[in-house]
Amino acid sequence: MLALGKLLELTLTDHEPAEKTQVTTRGVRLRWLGEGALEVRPPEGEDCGLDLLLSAGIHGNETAPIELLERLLHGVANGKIKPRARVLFLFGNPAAIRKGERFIEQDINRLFNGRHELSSGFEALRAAELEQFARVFFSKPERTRLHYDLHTAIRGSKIEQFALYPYKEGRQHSRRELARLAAAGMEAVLLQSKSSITFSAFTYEQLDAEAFTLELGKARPFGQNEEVNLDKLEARLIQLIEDTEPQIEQSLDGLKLFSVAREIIKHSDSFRLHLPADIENFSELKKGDLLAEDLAETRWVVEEEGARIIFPNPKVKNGLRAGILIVPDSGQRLA
Ligand SMILES: O=C(O)CCC(=O)N[C@@H](CCC(=O)O)C(=O)O
Ligand SMILES: [Zn+2]
Repeated sequence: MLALGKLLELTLTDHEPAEKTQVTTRGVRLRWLGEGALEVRPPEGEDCGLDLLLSAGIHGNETAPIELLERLLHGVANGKIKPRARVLFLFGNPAAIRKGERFIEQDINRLFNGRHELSSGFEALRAAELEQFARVFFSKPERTRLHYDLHTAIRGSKIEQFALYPYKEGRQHSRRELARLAAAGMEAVLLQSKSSITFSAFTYEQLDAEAFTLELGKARPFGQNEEVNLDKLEARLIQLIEDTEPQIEQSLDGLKLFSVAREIIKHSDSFRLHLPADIENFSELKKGDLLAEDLAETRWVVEEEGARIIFPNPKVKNGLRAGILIVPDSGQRLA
């Protein structure tokens, strides 16, 4: 296999390849752009017009998606996958991946859309670099831009695989993209209702890509991901890369839609979350329940019918999201 196909190995060992560009026997060009970043270009004349950004390891301990990208890259490098799309593979936080930790100093996925400029340290620099990789990749006009940022969650979930769809004022969420996600095995989609500071929010809001964070199961170390079944997603990604995707059904049957009711922001060290430590994502909450408390008698009480919680985490830094309160969505505002 071509050396550049081993991007994960290069990243884990912190090696810069001697040869930055390699071409497969089928004429597919692999170009190493920097640490954890590799561009794949189809042979001249076979390009289908799709620019597909696949990122994983934005959180270093979320290994199942990293292993998935590695399998795809190996397939491209050994000729089993025949790309007709341009693809950018990104491993988000190499230092954290090497340590098997979510982050080293700060969560990269809170440093996009301008936030890295207000911060310092290598994760802020890396967020700026990831933005630049994405900006250059998505700079070609009149092409279809699609970004999947692949994650796994800290805790178990009543709904194992789901997507978060970023928000931009004046832009509608696409029913067609949701149908594609359903075909890729996603059981639910959370429609965001305000701008955000995550990687997928950056590519959606600033680079005009269709972009999603995909949550694919529970985070576990490398080699221990048997319980995370990515078969459907992997098959769909290969179809996208090879331009062999079947006609997308418009029906969203079976796909659960949610929207954000409120984000719970931790303001101080006095923040207390009144949920069991082992509560699963998508657990239902009762109206009237006290969810959290913070300084100055701030109280978060459940007021919404059908409310559920995702990503509850009282350990985040002050000023960051400590959970999202979600409610069912009818899908009426989809384009
Ligand atoms: O399990 C958790 O609490 C967090 C899992 C995770 O990393 N989720 C992403 C979601 C990004 C988004 O809102 O689009 C994150 O928190 O960065
Ligand atoms: Zn993550």
